[in-house]
Amino acid sequence: MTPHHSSRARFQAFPTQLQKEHFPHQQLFLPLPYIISLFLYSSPVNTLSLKIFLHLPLKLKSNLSLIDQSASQKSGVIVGDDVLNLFKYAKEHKFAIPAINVTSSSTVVASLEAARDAKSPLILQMSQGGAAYFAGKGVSNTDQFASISGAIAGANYIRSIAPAYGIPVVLHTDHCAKKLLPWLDGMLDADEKHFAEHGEPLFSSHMIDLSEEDKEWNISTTKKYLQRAAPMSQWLEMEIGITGGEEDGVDNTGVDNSSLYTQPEDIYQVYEALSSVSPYFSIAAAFGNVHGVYKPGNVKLHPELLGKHQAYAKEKINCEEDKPLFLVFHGGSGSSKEEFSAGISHGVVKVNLDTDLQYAYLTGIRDYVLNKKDFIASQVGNPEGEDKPNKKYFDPRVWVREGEKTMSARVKEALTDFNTANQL
Ligand SMILES: O=C(CO)COP(=O)(O)O
Ligand SMILES: O=C[C@H](O)COP(=O)(O)O
Ligand SMILES: [Zn+2]
Ligand SMILES: [Zn+2]
Repeated sequence: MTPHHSSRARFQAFPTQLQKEHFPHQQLFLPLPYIISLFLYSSPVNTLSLKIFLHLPLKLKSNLSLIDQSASQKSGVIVGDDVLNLFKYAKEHKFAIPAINVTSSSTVVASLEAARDAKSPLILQMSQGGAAYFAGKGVSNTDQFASISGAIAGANYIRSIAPAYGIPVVLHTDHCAKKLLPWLDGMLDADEKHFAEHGEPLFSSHMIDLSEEDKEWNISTTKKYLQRAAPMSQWLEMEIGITGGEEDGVDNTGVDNSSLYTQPEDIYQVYEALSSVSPYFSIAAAFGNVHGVYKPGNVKLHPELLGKHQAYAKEKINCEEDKPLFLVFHGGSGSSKEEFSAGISHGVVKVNLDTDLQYAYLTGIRDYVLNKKDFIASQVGNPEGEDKPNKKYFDPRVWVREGEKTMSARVKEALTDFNTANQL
């Protein structure tokens, strides 16, 4: 057995072991959370139908089989307990999974290639704007039509191609502020339809980001969405405290500095509200995070605050576990390896990376265009002869591929920095 195979075997074993250790009640009384959640469905956001209720026996069967899945079934999009167990495994083994913002099949395959080569799990996510881009910029986004259709198209594409790369992939959507909730509603409709047909949601997880709203409303509304996701064992990431910079087209560069650092009491309030519904959630707590890359010194990250949040939550919950929270690091671009490592040591299991990868994708194409400018100025004629055809230089499979290579190399760097490489 090669070292790779033995570590792979360890990874495959963890779901069953962790399931027994941490969620024995789910093995013995699996229907209980579903039945409880059904009683909790009094919220206006819930549109869960009797169809899902009737579908429960199938879901329970598929849930059990997920826990016992073999090596080959672990490749491709994972859902439910596999996601939970992957994050638990990451927390215990001190690594975080990069969440890459994808906008096209090209950026999807560039990311998958890196994760396959680095023997790593991966998270692929679409923002509301990225999802609309997947649909095509020419499609109207009235009532989130393009963002919903594009997210569904992207999800189906990722679901189809991810198994070819032989790694587990978490299929996620990014942010989603209050005004974009119809986008999330549309995707949840698609999840419930997929669940009714296949026993699992279309997406592994979503994010909801009501961090700019009143705290009580943020938490209570997020809880309602988790109540809708829970019967599908679907993960929900939420944000409390604000990520600076720009997201979903909203400029947060001028927000009050104190909102960039979440307080431990607020995080515990989130934990208390959400853990009463489901264990499938994570918190993007702000510790100075900013989207985008700016001049040095602009961002002051304090990942050590996350350690304080974990300690506060542990004391309040009175649990054995030192790090009861699953934390998410937004605005990964431009951060140092030390900042990542500090966050990961305090229970960060997911790091969002976008801007650095946008730039990395560009550099391959930019350099190609600059180096080959005399071969792409016209269809025919280059320095080797005025009649020479240039088709092999301007074929998008050649120059777009150059962007994929540089993006892939940057994803690999992140996999090393987050200690994700060789975890499979
Ligand atoms: O947080 C992010 C996406 O939600 C990505 O942030 P960066 O663009 O700063 O990497
Ligand atoms: O929110 C941050 C991500 O980088 C997504 O950005 P976007 O809204 O420009 O797609
Ligand atoms: Zn936000
Ligand atoms: Zn973000």
